[in-house]
Amino acid sequence: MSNTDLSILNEVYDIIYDRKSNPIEGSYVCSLLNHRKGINKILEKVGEEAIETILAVKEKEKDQIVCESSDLIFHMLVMFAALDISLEDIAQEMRKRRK
Ligand SMILES: N=c1c2ncn([C@@H]3O[C@H](COP(=O)(O)OP(=O)(O)OP(=O)(O)O)[C@@H](O)[C@H]3O)c2ncn1[C@@H]1O[C@H](COP(=O)(O)O)[C@@H](O)[C@H]1O
Repeated sequence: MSNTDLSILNEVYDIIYDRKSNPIEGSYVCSLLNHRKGINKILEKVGEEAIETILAVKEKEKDQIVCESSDLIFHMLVMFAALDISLEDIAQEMRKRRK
């Protein structure tokens, strides 16, 4: 369990980050990064997915919790990329807190 390979997070983050400089027609990530509402659209999605995750937990539906949590994490990755925050920034902060 503790040795779970989380490289998919890096892979998806790299794809998202690449969309900033190499926009692709029909890309959902580009539609968020270039939205007329700016960062507010991404924040709306993060808030929406956080609420959907909470509701799934309340329903005690494991598959739904995993699905909504994946949506939440994905939208957080988009938020980090939009703000030029790397996963290394997050990892460093987590390492500092480790007891
Ligand atoms: N991991 C994801 C991922 N998870 C969820 N989603 C999208 O996030 C959206 C979830 O929002 P909702 O459930 O609210 O669905 P919605 O009603 O369509 O959304 P809105 O109209 O409210 O914006 C859906 O459109 C999903 O398709 C994702 N879209 C993309 N990725 C990854 O991002 C990469 C780049 O995607 P594109 O930029 O689209 O090529 C892909 O290769 C994937 O690896």
